[in-house]
Amino acid sequence: MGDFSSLGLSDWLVKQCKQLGINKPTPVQENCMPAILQGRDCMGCAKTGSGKTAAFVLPVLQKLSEDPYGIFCLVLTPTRSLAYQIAEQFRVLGKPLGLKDCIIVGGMDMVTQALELSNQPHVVVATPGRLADHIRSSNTFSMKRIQFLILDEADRLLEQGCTDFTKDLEVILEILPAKRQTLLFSATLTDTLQELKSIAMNKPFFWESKSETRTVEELDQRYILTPEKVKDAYLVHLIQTFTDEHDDWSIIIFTNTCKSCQILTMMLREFNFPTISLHSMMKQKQRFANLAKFKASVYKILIATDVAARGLDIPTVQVVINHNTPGLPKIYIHRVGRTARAGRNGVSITLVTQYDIHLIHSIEEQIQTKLKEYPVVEKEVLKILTQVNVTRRECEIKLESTDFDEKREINKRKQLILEGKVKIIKSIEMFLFYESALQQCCI
Ligand SMILES: Nc1ncnc2c1ncn2[C@@H]1O[C@H](COP(=O)(O)OP(=O)(O)OP(=O)(O)O)[C@@H](O)[C@H]1O
Repeated sequence: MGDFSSLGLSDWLVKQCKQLGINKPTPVQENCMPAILQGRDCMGCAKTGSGKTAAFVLPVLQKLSEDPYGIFCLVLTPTRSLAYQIAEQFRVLGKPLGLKDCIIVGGMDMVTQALELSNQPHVVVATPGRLADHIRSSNTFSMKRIQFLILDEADRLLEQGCTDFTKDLEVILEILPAKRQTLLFSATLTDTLQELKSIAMNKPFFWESKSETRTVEELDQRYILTPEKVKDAYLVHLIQTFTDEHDDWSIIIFTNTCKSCQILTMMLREFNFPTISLHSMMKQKQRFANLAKFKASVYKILIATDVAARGLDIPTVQVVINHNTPGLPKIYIHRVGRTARAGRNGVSITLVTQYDIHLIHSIEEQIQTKLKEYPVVEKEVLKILTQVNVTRRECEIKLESTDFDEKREINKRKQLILEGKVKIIKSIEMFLFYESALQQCCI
């Protein structure tokens, strides 16, 4: 394996990498960076935690330092927290350049974002929905000269899941120059390869890590077979065991709905576990605050929906627990990839009910690895079963007495209104934008 200089990176960037403990390129970096530096489109498919972000951030910074202007690079990513994480990497590695970046995600003030965009930042990191909103409503910025378009978690951006980005992507692609470099990265590119190739038009350089398995060797992948009604008792038992055995541990627990996320958080708190949650019904500021507290180990347990399944890089996470078996192998790969990153060890434990066995089979087939049973002393679990189930029921009743379901309905209605009356809202926002810009001029 060569070093960063031999891949064509300038001394100042090699020095920046060293300061962050990035000394030797990972395979995805070693293979993709020279192609990107040569000006080629690139599609990189490598396992979770293998350094894909730096594989595109470093060449972009090098090219930007040769000819700095804004807006030079646009990065699209499916989740808001991921946008912040990527912008942070640009900021840290690009510090000597005085890099100006701008984050455009939903849930944050639209007027402030519009002002930032009009200030011509070098790099814009965005979620597609909010960026498309800005494009539809404003002509105060141009992306006609961008040199790089990057789709991180590219397969997610192109699939038609519960959040469908394809319409927003169309709006965005329309204002970008045809002559640009397009870079696509993910741990699971292969399912959407054809759609992706049509976005990266210039005979993209394609690199995929050659490995039989699709998850990293350092990850110990386990399962526990449990009846649905005993699931929570297993969860509490597992966490108690980890708490007893480790001092500096962090756990992410994935579950399938916002409500389940909320109930599990309340329940684990009743057992005095330092738990915090992350799901899409929370206000954006709350999501950031919770994530920051988890990263700083103020809370050791994060309960999340799949909004946290992709890309999040939190080195202290040693354990991932799947409270529900993911319906798709791809989701499993990203969820368990929140641990065992950058060569570290990690454990994943999936709670499997009698209804999920076929899902486990298709996961095993895709990742080419057999999950091993996680040993548990069943007697210990049964001892706490009644207490756990009663606590859960109490939490459910408590949640029902709040406006949680009502908020969910309001959120749904808000979404419908936004979709139907988007033009009116945009006009109001533009008015506010001009007013605020005028005020800034006067001060
Ligand atoms: N060459 C390197 N040497 C050591 N650590 C590195 C190197 N490159 C990146 N890292 C670190 O590895 C960690 C994981 O990198 P990154 O988040 O880019 O992974 P990823 O491949 O994008 O994963 P995912 O598919 O989950 O998004 C980060 O903390 C990053 O700083």
